[in-house]
Amino acid sequence: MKEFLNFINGEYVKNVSGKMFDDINPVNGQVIGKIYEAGRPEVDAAVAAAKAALKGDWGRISVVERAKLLDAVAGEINRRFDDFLQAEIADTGKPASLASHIDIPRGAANFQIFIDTIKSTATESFNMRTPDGKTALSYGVRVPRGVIAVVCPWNLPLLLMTWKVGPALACGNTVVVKPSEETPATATLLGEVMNAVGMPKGVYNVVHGFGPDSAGAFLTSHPDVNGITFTGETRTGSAIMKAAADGVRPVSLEMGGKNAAVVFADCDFQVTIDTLTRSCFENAGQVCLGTERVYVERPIFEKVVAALKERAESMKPGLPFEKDTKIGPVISKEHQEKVLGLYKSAKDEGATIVTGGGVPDMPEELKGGSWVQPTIWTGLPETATVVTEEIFGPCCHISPFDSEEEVLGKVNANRYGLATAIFTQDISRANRLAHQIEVGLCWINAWFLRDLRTPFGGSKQSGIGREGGVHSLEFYTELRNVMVKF
Ligand SMILES: NC(=O)c1ccc[n+]([C@@H]2O[C@H](COP(=O)([O-])OP(=O)(O)OC[C@H]3O[C@@H](n4cnc5c(N)ncnc54)[C@H](O)[C@@H]3O)[C@@H](O)[C@H]2O)c1
Ligand SMILES: O=S(=O)(O)c1ccc(CO)cc1
Repeated sequence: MKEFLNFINGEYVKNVSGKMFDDINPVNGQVIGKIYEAGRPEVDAAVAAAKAALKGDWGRISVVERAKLLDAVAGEINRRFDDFLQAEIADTGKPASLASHIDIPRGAANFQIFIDTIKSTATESFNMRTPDGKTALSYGVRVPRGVIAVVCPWNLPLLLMTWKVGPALACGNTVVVKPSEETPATATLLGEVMNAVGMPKGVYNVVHGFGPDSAGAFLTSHPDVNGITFTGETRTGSAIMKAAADGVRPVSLEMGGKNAAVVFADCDFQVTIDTLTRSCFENAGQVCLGTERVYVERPIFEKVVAALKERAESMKPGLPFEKDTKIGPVISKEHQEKVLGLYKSAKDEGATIVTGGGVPDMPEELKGGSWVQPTIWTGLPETATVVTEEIFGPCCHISPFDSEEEVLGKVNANRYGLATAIFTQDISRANRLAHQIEVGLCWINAWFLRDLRTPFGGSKQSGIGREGGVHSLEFYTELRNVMVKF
């Protein structure tokens, strides 16, 4: 049985309380590890180590030396690719084909991309005449914020954690990471990588545990934390924002969504169906950018429903390393219950169940896993629970529309505003809509296509702030103005 320890000041440590909790494999429900929960003493030690590291070697090295270390981190993740893959898959049950193409390579890339950003981003400068006829030059310098708390979810554990740790370290900060209690493995393993490349002690720290009354709350309310970056549910983000208000710490929040896709009759049908199959069902629907509402122009409504039904039914659930596995379980029994509860509410509210709606029939040895069927509904009003609430499962509701104005109103009538995908050959119309849809990210004839130099984040209750490229520098540094008179 594996043991997951906290990683503090370059060392793996247990805890003073002796409290441990289980790491469960969602494929079969078996306990695969024990996690040492960090209490206040461990969180205090991690924050103190991170604070001290700012004053040590890490705080003194040049950007070029920092970049070399981050490049080495990326290299070491790639060298230990299989270890990261096994760790991520054991925690999440996701297909190896998916994790080896997205989660692990992006885990490494997140350390490299921000090296370029930090090296190539200039600060402004201005010249002016002073009243006594001399000259004054003002220029900006970016300084690290300090100790950054990084609070992470379970859906893309390594990818989403490094998406924040990469830029935070590139900017010269130190971090204390609180991975999801469901997925402790890759954040823990990254500690070994940091030591292997010679990262100074205390720069990267990990504390395990839950949210309220546990490591998450202790960390986000810690007075020596200088900024908090969070990905997860909107309700949690709201609690973290309250904690951050004490001490007036800045927050960057990436939160929930109820993303729509808009399909016009003139779309490239094959591209649309291929893309919707991914956006609705990939990672068992547990992608914050995933589509849960599909609006289809009436002339092709039936055709889209039939094609997507066929694709949903071809998504074979199974073991992560089996070649024909197309979908894994959802993360936990608790999440399975939530998703199945929402499947039931769709039925109770009068949905037509096009496909799915329950638990797939799995072989005996996998019956203890948290499996759910890819599911499609039609026929619900816009007020139905599964049309308004985030499910975070492999499912979507499909409804017809007759005009651009109508579909725009429906897409925007939601408290979330993370992402939308529009499918049409009419690029003018697509752009017109993209400018009016209230989201942080809008794809046209694509989904989850990312250029990491671009801003990522949500509108409305999906988030506060943007990360990616120079936008990450806005959060992870403070801009200081220096004025010199001569
Ligand atoms: N917008 C995005 O980029 C994005 C990306 C991925 C996931 N998500 C969202 O994440 C959710 C799924 O992830 P989840 O279930 O892990 O989210 P969650 O909010 O339950 O947990 C996220 C993290 O917050 C911690 N936490 C919980 N309560 C806390 C508290 N009071 N104080 C401090 N920390 C606390 C958890 O332990 C975990 O590490 C979905 O809503 C999804 O949309 C958003
Ligand atoms: O910007 S990305 O790092 O690519 C990214 C991908 C997915 C999500 C949501 O699950 C967040 C950020």
